[in-house]
Amino acid sequence: MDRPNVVYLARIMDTTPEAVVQHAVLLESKKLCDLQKKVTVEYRLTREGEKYASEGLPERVLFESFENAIPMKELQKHPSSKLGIGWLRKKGWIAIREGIVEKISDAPIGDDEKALKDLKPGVPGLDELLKRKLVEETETTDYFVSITTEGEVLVETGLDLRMEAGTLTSEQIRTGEWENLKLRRYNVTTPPKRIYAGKKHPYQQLIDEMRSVLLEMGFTEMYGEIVQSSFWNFDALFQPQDHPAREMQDTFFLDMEEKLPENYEAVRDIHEFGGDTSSVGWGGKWKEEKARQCVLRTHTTGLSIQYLKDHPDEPAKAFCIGRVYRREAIDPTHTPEFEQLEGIVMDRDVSFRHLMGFLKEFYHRMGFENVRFRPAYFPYTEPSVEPEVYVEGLGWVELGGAGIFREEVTAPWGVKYPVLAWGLGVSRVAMLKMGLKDLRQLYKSDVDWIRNSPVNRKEEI
Ligand SMILES: N[C@@H](Cc1ccccc1)C(=O)O
Repeated sequence: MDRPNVVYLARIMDTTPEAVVQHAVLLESKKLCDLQKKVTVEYRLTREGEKYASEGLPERVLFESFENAIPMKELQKHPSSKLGIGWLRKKGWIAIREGIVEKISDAPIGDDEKALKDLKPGVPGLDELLKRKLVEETETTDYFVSITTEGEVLVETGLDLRMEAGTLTSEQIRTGEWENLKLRRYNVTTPPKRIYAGKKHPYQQLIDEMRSVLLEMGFTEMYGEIVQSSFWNFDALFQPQDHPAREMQDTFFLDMEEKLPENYEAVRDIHEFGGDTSSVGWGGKWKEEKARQCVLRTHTTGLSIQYLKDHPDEPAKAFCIGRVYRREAIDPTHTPEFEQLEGIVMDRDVSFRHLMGFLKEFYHRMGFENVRFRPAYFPYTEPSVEPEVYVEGLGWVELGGAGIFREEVTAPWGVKYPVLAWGLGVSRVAMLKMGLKDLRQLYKSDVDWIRNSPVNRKEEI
């Protein structure tokens, strides 16, 4: 036998295969033997797979249970209908018209069915069966050991067969016996097995870093519900009731209503004619029903105004990091759920310059050196800007909106001082900091990516 496997070696050496591999690795590092690893992948039917291998797939059984057409209600009584109907449709074997299931194919035997009967690595249809969990994959690893020429020479010239001591006992040290022992050398060049310790998700690490930057800058955190009335999400922010962002295609509306708060009339008056501010409002009639309608918050700015309503007098520095929802088609840079970092500063003499200062400082602390501002428009701020950061290779990247709350927004709640406000994209920052091309990476459970993402040392794990 030229290449015995470790199981055989373990048996004749009266030890375990693991111990044989361990010694073979040592011998290999001294070039005395060759160690070969062989991984075998095997496929096995699962219990469900075995059942179908003998009875046929549920869609096949179901297909054969009726002639050309059958009422859906009847078909649903069949024991295979639960799984079968979906597959019949997926495979294009049936059409359903007005409650009648009709055959539209002669249902040729598919690769999946062939593979079920004759399971071999690489056969077409195997992937399908794996996905349906009718087949499972098992991997076995075997090691083969063979002696090298150097090894043979050593055997011929005579081996020093004294036991090697891997650890010393206190007895051996005390009696001085250790001096006569053959000590096993450490091999410090063998890379150890990589251990993946538990850690926070990289995106959560970044969110926590942002949170601690803001806390360090003296902000307090504010919290709020994900479900908001249109009143707080839009109306209180002087967003007209016919604003395009309030359309069905942009916002997730819920079949729920919420009572309007005390003093909502002030907001109504502002919309209709400007109330007792210098504004002339949007004109037209402001509808209470529209304001009561609940939405999944489309931004976190609704929380800022509620915070101001609760704290109208004292100066404030508050922030919130939270998830928001918009009806976006999913692509590499858009998801219907994402995070925003909202912030407000209210104080006696704060101005636009302070706003730019706060944002610059925040981005500097997050590691972006170059920050600039472009003029923008939001119904609730004046002036309004969009902060941008410079990223090597990408250029200037827009990161959200900011401005000073308009009188129409603050007046109904008796807010006395100017309010600086911003809402920044968090996942955008994550993409830039982690060099991601696809935003979706942040939201899927890609264990390899999570394992290999570095731990953010600024944050405790
Ligand atoms: N709410 C705005 C951002 C913003 C917040 C506060 C002031 C100005 C702009 C958005 O979602 O894009």
